[in-house]
Amino acid sequence: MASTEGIQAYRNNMAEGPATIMAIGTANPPNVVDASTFPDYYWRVTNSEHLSPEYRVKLKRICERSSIRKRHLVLTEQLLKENPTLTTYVDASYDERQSIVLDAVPKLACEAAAKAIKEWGRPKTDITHMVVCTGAGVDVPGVDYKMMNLLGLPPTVNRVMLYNVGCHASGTVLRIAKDLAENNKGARVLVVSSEVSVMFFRGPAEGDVEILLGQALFGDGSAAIIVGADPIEGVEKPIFQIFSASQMTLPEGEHLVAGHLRELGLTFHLKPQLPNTVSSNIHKPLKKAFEPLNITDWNSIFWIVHPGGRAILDQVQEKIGLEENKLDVSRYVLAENGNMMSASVFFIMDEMRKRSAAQGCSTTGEGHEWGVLFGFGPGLSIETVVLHSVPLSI
Ligand SMILES: CC(=O)CC(=O)SCCNC(=O)CCNC(=O)[C@H](O)C(C)(C)COP(=O)(O)OP(=O)(O)OC[C@H]1O[C@@H](n2cnc3c(N)ncnc32)[C@H](O)[C@@H]1OP(=O)(O)O
Repeated sequence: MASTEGIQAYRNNMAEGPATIMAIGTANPPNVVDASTFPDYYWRVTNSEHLSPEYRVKLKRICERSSIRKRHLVLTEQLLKENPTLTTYVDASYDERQSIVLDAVPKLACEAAAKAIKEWGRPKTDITHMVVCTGAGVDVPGVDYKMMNLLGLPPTVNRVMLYNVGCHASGTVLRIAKDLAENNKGARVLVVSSEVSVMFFRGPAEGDVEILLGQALFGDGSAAIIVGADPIEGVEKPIFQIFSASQMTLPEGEHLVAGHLRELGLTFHLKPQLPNTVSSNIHKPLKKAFEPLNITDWNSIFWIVHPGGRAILDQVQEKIGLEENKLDVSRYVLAENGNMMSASVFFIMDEMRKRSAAQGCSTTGEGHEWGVLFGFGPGLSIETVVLHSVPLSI
């Protein structure tokens, strides 16, 4: 018969403190595409010289207005030459895309994870859980399984794999990681987002502007973080604590952003009303998330906002009444990488803590105590994560 003490210990499995981010690692593919030369490059590799100059100029305008300087892409010109069906508008190309991403997504994910594990400072065998998300390459066993083997994680690691959630998956994986860390004493969760745009690179077709947006805005990147509660003093260094994490769905925005997986790859749909709908609706989750803290001055907190596009950041800044520099780090990550879907906010988090230290700020959150992380994606889904910064020794 099981002992009463044993049952009690099993029930008292909760950690004492909040889920804490203890390390961050990021990785991009080495191939870089410059926004200023992308229109010419894209027209050349997709053999689109027969299309109208006006249509090409539109892509140029989108690139210029995007405020993106460069992006890292798995798809090199050589890979596109080897897989010509990826460069047309409608050719069946799912198999070719799969064969590229099944290799690229776990590889990039492992590069980011190895950096996070190194910073964490504990043996990788101490990882108890994994939560992995990607929008590319549905397969079983999945990226989580491949990563477990590539990284040499113990076979006892508890894995969660999320495919095709959307750009807001960053908030989703943080929500899951928080619950795992706080409800399983001693848990150490490797959280990974690995995003590549291979599934939706396609050639243009006169009149289709959404496809131009998809080609101009998205970039590839992976990010990994380690989450756990009650950091071991002198070994594990807290970066941010996860105070709360919640999701809100805006059914009226369902038609504004979507992706459909077909034989030709992932077709992307982005409606012009998206920046306005996102920015007009974040007050509600923002107020709700900060009610327990009695915070209503949105300039008194730090901001990590999914950089879906320049217009989204502009309109969030304007509608919330944020000061000029509030979204600087989100804008910087957009400029240097494009929209890396769910990985973007982790890059912003990493950049923010590094800048905060370099600039002599008193906390990892630009000197502020509290901050918000917003993930946006299809649904329309809004993930709101309240972060607590950590003091930096000055
Ligand atoms: C929900 C999420 O956030 C999840 C995601 O990450 S999904 C990706 C979300 N991102 C977006 O939807 C992009 C948001 N849009 C932007 O950032 C900006 O509109 C942009 C960078 C694309 C262009 O900048 P801008 O200041 O609006 O420039 P603007 O000159 O008005 O637009 C350029 C052209 O693109 C067109 N355009 C912009 N958005 C469009 C859209 N969604 N559909 C069709 N056309 C569009 C404009 O009509 C304009 O066409 P003309 O040149 O013929 O006038």
